Amino acid sequence: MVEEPTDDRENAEADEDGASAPVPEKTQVGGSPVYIVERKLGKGGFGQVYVGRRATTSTAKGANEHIGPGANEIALKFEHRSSKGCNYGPPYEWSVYNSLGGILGVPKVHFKGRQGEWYVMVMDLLGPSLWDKWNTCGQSMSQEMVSCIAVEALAILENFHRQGFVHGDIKPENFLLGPPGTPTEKKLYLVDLGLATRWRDPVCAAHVDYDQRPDVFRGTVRYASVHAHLGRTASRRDDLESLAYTLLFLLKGRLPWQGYQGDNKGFLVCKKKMATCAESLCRYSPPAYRQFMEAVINLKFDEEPKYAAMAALFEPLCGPPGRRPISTDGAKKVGMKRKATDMGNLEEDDKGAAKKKVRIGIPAQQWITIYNAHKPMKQRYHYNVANSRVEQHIEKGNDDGLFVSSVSCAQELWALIMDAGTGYSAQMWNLSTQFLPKEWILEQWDDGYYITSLAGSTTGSALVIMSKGTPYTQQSYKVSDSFPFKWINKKWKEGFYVTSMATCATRWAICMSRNAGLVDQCAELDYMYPSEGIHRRWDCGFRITCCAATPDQAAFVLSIPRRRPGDETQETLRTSAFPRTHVKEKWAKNLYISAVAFGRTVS
Ligand SMILES: Nc1ncnc2c1ncn2[C@@H]1O[C@H](COP(=O)(O)OP(=O)(O)OP(=O)(O)O)[C@@H](O)[C@H]1O
Repeated sequence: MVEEPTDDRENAEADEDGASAPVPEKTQVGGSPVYIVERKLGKGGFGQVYVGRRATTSTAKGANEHIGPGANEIALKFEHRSSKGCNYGPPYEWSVYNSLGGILGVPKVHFKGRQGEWYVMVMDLLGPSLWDKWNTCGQSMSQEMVSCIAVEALAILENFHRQGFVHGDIKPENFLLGPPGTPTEKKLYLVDLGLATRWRDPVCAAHVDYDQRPDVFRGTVRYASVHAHLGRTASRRDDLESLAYTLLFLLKGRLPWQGYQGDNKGFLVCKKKMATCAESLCRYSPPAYRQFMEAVINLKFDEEPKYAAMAALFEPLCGPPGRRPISTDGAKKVGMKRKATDMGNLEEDDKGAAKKKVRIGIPAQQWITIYNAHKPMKQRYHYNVANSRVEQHIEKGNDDGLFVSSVSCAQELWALIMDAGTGYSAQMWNLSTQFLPKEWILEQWDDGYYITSLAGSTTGSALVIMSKGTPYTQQSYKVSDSFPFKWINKKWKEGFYVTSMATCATRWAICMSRNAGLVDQCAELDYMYPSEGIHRRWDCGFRITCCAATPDQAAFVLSIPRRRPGDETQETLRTSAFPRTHVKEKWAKNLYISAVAFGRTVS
């Protein structure tokens, strides 16, 4: 059976016109010789690649070489000028090749230019991809060969990253070997630089800033890193995670997240990646694969990977030098010292401070409570509250001068936080079997009340709190099957900010308000507690203002208030039971619950 290469690359739809227009029969661009366009080598989301043969066979020096500008056979990459990648002129990939073409493992581009409707790039002709090799070898690859690929690919990526770029689409189809029957037939190359981005500023050499935009996905679903699925800014760790999946695919012939279809394929694949521990992913393979996988998923956003130590894991599995199925000479050139002692570094915990992140494969739900510094105030909490008891607690609180400041739900029982610090003058609440009770909300809006807290139960009921005395001037809410980042982003542009959110089983309800007293806002979404993202946001002055979680994902909205409080202390707690004793300890330190949620925090 011949399997089609992965066709699930996003952000790379073939353009209708470009895909159907025939490429020219001959081409000559940017001072190149004339080439006759021969057989098609491949087609991707952006371009089509053909063999080009010199129209007049050269006898000049270098003509018999299979690589270099004088070669008789070269590869021609055509991109139609109406294709998505050419909206602003020549393909973006050209600029990346300008910086990287010819470095270790990256083919050299010899000429480029526009011919009629086509942008044409003339580059070294290479041979089959690793995907082709895997497919023609009975959809399998020897462990020796995969280990050589690991060693060489790590050298290529180290060098690639050294130039300040992340590749962004590491997969078997993008690693090519040299042409069969030539001296480079065992040499590994990395192609397709169309999704490459900079991880380092070319001028000041600073690492790019961290961000997460959960609606942005670039890459190939099967091999993408979890961070890429979640729309985090690409950094070196993402290429290495994709390399780990590439190696395991070649070795095992299958990855556990293959076969998902439909609109939420990306979500399901990412969920499965998070739920698959390195142990089970690498079962029956040499320990090097599990060690590599674990090292990779523990990399921080701006951490420099220990390429040499990673390669050293695979080196003993490559077979004797000189008889290796894939050349590992590149690795030598990059100057990797493959000392066994290097391996210890991988195990080392980052200065002992950060705890190792392990995908244990067992999802767990927890209480998430957020505490803010506040001058001493009365705060009260109720948890395990059945529907019939909600009224009693709220009324008693109101009588004592308290209003509801946050609500949540776990196992069909509500949690209510009430305090004297809300600034509200009146409050209404509604317990409904609708998620959310639209008619009731509309009526309260008419009376000048705004939504201030929301919670949903797994069976579909909602607890909505609406208050008077808020600064809000307008509100809008959305209920959605997935975290509606696109909608949030649109509303941000209209001056709305997220002011409350809730989940009901796997559905989300987000409420956004105008005049929320904030100057900036961002969101962190993950299949577990996104500690790294939250810490990075805290460092930039953001504080968590809302949180909600489903059994799959946790979302945090972080904001910068217009008027900064004197004490910006914020702490978060995750506990399997409602943190009743912890809350009292926090109160003693003048820290009060500002948000509460129950849901997925561990995977
Ligand atoms: N220099 C080359 N020599 C031989 N074959 C090549 C060369 N460059 C690309 N190919 C073949 O053409 C295919 C498509 O090329 P490439 O990945 O660069 O195009 P793309 O349109 O950017 O694809 P994608 O959608 O994967 O990004 C490759 O998978 C490979 O099989």
